[in-house]
Amino acid sequence: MDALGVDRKDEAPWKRMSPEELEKQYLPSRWVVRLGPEEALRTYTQIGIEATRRARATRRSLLHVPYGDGEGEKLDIYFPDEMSEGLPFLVFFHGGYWQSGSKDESAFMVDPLTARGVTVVIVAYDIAPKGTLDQMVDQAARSIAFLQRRYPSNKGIFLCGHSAGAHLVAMMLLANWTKHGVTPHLKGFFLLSGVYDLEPLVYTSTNAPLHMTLEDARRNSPQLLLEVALPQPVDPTCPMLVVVGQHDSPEFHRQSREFYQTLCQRGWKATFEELHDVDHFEIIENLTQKDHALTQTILETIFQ
Ligand SMILES: Nc1ccccc1C(=O)C[C@H](N)C(=O)O
Repeated sequence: MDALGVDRKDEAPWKRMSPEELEKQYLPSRWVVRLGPEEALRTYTQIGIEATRRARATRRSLLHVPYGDGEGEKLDIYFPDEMSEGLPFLVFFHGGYWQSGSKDESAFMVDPLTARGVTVVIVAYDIAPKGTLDQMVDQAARSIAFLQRRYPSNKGIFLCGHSAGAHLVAMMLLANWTKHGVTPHLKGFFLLSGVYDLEPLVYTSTNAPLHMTLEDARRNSPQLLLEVALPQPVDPTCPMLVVVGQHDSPEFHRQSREFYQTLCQRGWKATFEELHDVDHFEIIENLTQKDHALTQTILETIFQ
C-alpha cells in the first residue's frame, strides 16, 4: 500500500523500462512520423501563433483578462459574432509539459468554434520554473470559477486540454468548488493526448524544471486520485472524451486508456477515441480546421 492507500502492484509497464526507453516514451516529438522532432515542435508553435494572430484579427475578444492577482493569471476570451452571454463556453488549457507554451500561441480552435456560436477562452497559467504543479492546478480551478462568476448565464462550460493541459482539465474533476465559492456549470470534458499518472515523469528529464517529488506527482495524478475518490460533484451524464493519436507513444496510449477506464468505473459517460494517422501535435493543430473530425465531434458534443 502506498500513501494514498492504493494497493499498486508493481505491474506498471514503465517500471520495467530502461531509463532511455522511459525517456523516449515521454517525449511525444520522438514519435512523430511525418517530421523530425525539432520540426514537429516548430510546426506546432507556428500553427498556434498563426491561429492566434488570426483569432485576434478577426474575432471580437477580451485579451489578458486577469482571473487572479498573479502576473501570469490572465485569460483571453474570443466571442462569436452573435452577442449573448447565454452561450456555451469552451475553455482551453495548452500543453508543453507545464514548462512551455502560452495562451498567446494556443488559440487553435477559436476560428471554427466561434463561427458556430461558442465563446472560446484560452487560459494562461504559471509554467515551471515559476509555477509548481499544485499552483497550476489551483490556477486552472480559479480561472474556471472566475468565468462562471463573470458569465453566470452561460449555457455550459466545456473544458478542453492538450497534453499537460489535459492533465490540468482532468484535475478539475477533483476540484473543491466550495473553496472557490462557486460551482461552475461544467458540461463536458475534452482530454486530448494527456498524461494522468505523473509518477513515471519523475524519472525523466521532463521533471528537471518541475522538481516534482514522488509525493507531488501522486498528489497531482488524477489517475490515482480518482481510483480512491468519493463520488464526484461533476454530473455523471457529463460527456467526457478521452482522445489519443495513433502516433502517440505506447505509454501515452496506456495512460489515456487507463484513465478512460477509470472514468467509466466511476460512473461517468466517457468515450475513448484513437485518431487514425494523427500524432501528438496534429491532434491539436487539426482543431484549426472546421471540417476535421475532432472539431466536428467537439461541436456535436457541445450542441447535442
Ligand atoms: N512543446 C510541447 C507542446 C505541447 C506538447 C508537448 C510539447 C513538448 O515539447 C513535449 C516534449 N518536450 C517533446 O519533445 O515531445
